[in-house]
Amino acid sequence: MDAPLLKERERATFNVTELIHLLNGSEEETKRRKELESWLYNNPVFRQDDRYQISREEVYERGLQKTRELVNLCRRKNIKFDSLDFARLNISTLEELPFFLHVIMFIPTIRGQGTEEQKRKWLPLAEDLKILGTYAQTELGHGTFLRGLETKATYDVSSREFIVNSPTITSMKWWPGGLGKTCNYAVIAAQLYTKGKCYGIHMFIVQLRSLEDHKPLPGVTIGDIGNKYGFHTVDNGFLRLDNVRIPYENMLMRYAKACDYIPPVNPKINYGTMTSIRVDLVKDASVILAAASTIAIRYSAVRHQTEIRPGEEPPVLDYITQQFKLFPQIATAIAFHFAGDYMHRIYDKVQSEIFDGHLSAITELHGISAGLKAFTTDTSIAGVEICRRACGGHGYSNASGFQRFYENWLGSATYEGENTVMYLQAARYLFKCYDNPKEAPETMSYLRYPQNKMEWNVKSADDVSNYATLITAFEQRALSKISSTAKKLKNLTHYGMNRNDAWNAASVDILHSIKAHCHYFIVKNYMQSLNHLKMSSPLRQVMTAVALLYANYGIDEHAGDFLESGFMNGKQINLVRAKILQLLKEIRVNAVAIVDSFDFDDRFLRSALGAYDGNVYNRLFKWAKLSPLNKTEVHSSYKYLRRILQSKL
Ligand SMILES: CCCCCCCCCCCCCC(=O)SCCNC(=O)CCNC(=O)[C@H](O)C(C)(C)COP(=O)(O)OP(=O)(O)OC[C@H]1O[C@@H](n2cnc3c(N)ncnc32)[C@H](O)[C@@H]1OP(=O)(O)O
Ligand SMILES: Cc1cc2nc3c(=O)[nH]c(=O)nc-3n(C[C@H](O)[C@H](O)[C@H](O)COP(=O)(O)OP(=O)(O)OC[C@H]3O[C@@H](n4cnc5c(N)ncnc54)[C@H](O)[C@@H]3O)c2cc1C
Repeated sequence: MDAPLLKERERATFNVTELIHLLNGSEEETKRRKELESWLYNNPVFRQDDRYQISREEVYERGLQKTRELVNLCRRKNIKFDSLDFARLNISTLEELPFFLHVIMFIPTIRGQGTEEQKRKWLPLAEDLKILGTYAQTELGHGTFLRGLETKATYDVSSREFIVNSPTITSMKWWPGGLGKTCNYAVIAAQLYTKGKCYGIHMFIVQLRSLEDHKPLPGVTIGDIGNKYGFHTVDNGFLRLDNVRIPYENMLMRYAKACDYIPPVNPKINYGTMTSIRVDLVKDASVILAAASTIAIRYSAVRHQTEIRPGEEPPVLDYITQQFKLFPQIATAIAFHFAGDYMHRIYDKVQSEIFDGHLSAITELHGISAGLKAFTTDTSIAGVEICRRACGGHGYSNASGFQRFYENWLGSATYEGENTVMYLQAARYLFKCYDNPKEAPETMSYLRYPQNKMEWNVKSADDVSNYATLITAFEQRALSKISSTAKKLKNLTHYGMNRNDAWNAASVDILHSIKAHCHYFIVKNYMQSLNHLKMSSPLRQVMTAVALLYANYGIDEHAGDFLESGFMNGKQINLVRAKILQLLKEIRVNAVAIVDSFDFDDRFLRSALGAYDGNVYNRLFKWAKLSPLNKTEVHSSYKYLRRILQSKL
């Protein structure tokens, strides 16, 4: 163990194990998680140290080998795909496996939208991996605008079949994970046509490849869409269907019937699978940012550079600017941890209502999950990059471990709903509740009260250590944005603009409003979660400092909003800034211990900079020696170099 990290750990003022259990939910949960991880990481197939020295094909092949090992493990330990245990295992693999769409979208879509009979037929095949499916919705020409999807499923009454067809090049399915080479089935989103009429998007189970030799079936053109920023193990694919016939029973009909069409009670019920992933992505944002913070904080405690006082080369973690970069990332990761818990609670509640046939809550769930998905993924993507840059040159090396997190996580601003679109969807719900405050759910209850102008009665730095005053600050900021935007929308329509054009004209203000609302929700949920949790006073002191940093940093970051709302003045903003510096100092002694509480296995981080023992330089050198260029002392391409060296200019 490198001395600096040892010293850091000895200085901690709280019990790391207590925080590990608090973040995991309990000591039993911690134990179970570590047991699952050990099964995974002790398997050599999950080796990753040559991850960046092999080709895309080898990476994909490795992905299938890992899938095989993971599936065998689940079978040996009787771990079901819809279990919490599997979700933990999936996170530990960073869901980089070619078959993860099968588990997170194909199976859940059948489970959520199939009739009892369809579930009896398809779920055993899918859960036993007799078939491997993906979720094929996005097309070359449309990903966001689902009502614009062009794939057609035309009901042929005479044969009781659907004819599924990609009528144009833009109707080709494009992006679905595992579609290119792995899956032999897909749930296809297609416009249902029956008796000459279009009834909108419905989901259809379509076989794509033979179960004998995996060759594409007649009428199926299929393949990989090529290299991307990340998810190199995943064969995101393209698919063109040329009048492929499927049985009537292959349309998922829990909520709608095709022949003598019966529509779903709420047409958006077909969008349910996407909502479930958006809910997961909120907690995933916390995991990714916590991992990046762990790497950056540990490295910053080991990396000594330049001088504060002559003759003393301190760890870069002693620089206030380094603390100002990194400690808010720790705080954000914890804030999103609690937001993820909240989202899962709400999701489970709405799911049980839906299974009882009450579909009204799906709009609220959509409104909240769309906003938090966008807010937490946007913020965590930026946070990972801040952590990487805080590690200087070695942060830029693949040995740092950042690239794997960053390259996979970048996509979260796009997949499962492009973030701007998600913000606007959430805003649509927010402004509806603003116009009808009585219908506002708990997360928007502040809309119910008259918007009386308030002043922030903050006179000293101590006042910005009070959860209630901070929550009020974020509430007033959101209210100020929402009410001024609502007024703008009203004026635009008052002077003759139709509602849609007015919405587009005001969409930048609308974006600011929904982001302010999400920020308020995250702060409030974070502080209320801490108030409800039992913990020792040393730990509560640390967690309070981190939560106060999250809120005060948020005010400083958006000072203009808080001033514009008239709720705060310049003097108070300076109090907030003074508080931030005081909190950085307070957190400094525990920074390494807090990231230790995220409890990442080195084999998950795969980082020469963030390993638990802090043995950075030997790990970097060992990793560099793996470079394929170092297989020989003189590289075979020397012949070109020699000509260059011998040529005359
Ligand atoms: C650590 C791990 C790291 C790795 C991470 C691994 C994970 C990786 C995963 C990668 C895998 C990636 C996999 C993938 O990427 S799968 C593909 C993901 N694709 C999308 O998300 C498409 C996004 N687009 C849409 O959802 C729709 O087109 C929208 C919503 C934009 C408009 O739609 P539309 O034009 O039809 O509607 P509208 O605007 O006329 O009217 C809106 C009305 O509809 C209601 N509404 C809308 N939506 C929902 C809903 N869902 N539940 C309930 N209600 C909903 C809404 O409240 C409103 O109600 P009201 O106001 O009228 O009352
Ligand atoms: C890694 C990855 C994995 C994926 N996996 C799958 C999968 O398994 N299955 C699947 O079906 N799909 C998948 N997708 C596709 C993904 O869901 C879509 O790319 C996503 O929904 C965005 O749609 P789009 O590409 O059409 O973007 P667009 O909507 O074309 O976005 C382009 C720009 O237009 C803007 N824009 C669009 N509409 C509006 C609007 N109404 N108001 C304001 N601005 C707007 C957006 O903000 C954005 O800036 C995946 C994508 C990625 C990157």
